[in-house]
Amino acid sequence: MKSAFYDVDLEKWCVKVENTLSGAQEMYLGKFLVVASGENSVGYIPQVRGLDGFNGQAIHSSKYENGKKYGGKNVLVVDSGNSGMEIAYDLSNSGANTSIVVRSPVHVLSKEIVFFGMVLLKLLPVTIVDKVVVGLGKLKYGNLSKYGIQKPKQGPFYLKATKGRSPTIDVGCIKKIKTIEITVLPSITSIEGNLIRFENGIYNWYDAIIFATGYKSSVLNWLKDDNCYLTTMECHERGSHITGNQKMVFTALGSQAVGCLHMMHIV
Ligand SMILES: NC(=O)C1=CN([C@@H]2O[C@H](COP(=O)(O)OP(=O)(O)OC[C@H]3O[C@@H](n4cnc5c(N)ncnc54)[C@H](OP(=O)(O)O)[C@@H]3O)[C@@H](O)[C@H]2O)C=CC1
Ligand SMILES: O=C(O)C(=O)Cc1c[nH]c2ccccc12
Repeated sequence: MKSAFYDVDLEKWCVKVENTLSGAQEMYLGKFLVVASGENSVGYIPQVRGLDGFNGQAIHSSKYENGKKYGGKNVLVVDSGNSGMEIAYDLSNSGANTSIVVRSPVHVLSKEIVFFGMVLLKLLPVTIVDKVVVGLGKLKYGNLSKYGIQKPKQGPFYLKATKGRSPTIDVGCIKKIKTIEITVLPSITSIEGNLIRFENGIYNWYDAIIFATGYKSSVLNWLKDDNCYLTTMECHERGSHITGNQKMVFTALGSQAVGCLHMMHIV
């Protein structure tokens, strides 16, 4: 499938495809379009001032294989989601001199605490479960703010349910942060050659940057939305959603309209 768009005059969806056997371009028209291909995403690397001129290796976390080639190197991991914390831990175990950017508040929990929280969720409301798991997290890890890791105001399960944001499930990175084997840094302000500057004024020399900065939906790469049916929609909660013009119904399994679009049709 190459692209899909809604033709307002025909009142039909037009789907352009390429026949992979013959190579011919074909067009299909239909009143309804159901997307059942799952949602594909592409690795997201933010635009950082000077990144183009970085003299080392800069890759997205999805391209990271293991820490072997980073032994003895200065490596910066951006940021503190699950990919970032796991990769930082792996790099440090491989002998890399590892730093991690932590830009926003993040809940840090163990997999046992998350499991316990999931069991509790069957019995108790999310507000109570969040209080219990945050308390258990504090017992296990202590106050991490002195290490540069702040806690979000809202609870971990509330954030997971409403924003799709996962708590970071610690695999050993926190212990290394506490023993200063891994250095925590705030956001990058600029890159000059191999020198990276941070918001707190600190600057260091790095051989490599691993951007564990998440993924962006690739839906809009093929879904042509010239009429902005999608992009003008407000983010909505899980479930069906009818747009203002009553022409399009979204059944989004995720919590963000465009980012987590799974199925839609014209009514
Ligand atoms: N073991 C497991 O269960 C694992 C699960 N996963 C899951 O896979 C999914 C994807 O995870 P992941 O790849 O970590 O991506 P995430 O989207 O979860 O995390 C991306 C991180 O990058 C930060 N970020 C985004 N943009 C920037 C920027 N411009 N500058 C600095 N930081 C930025 C985000 O912070 P901010 O909040 O500030 O935007 C966030 O901390 C998640 O659901 C995760 O939980 C991943 C790995 C292992
Ligand atoms: O896949 C993810 O996003 C995870 O980090 C694991 C996960 C799935 N569902 C959850 C609910 C609460 C905390 C973590 C997870």
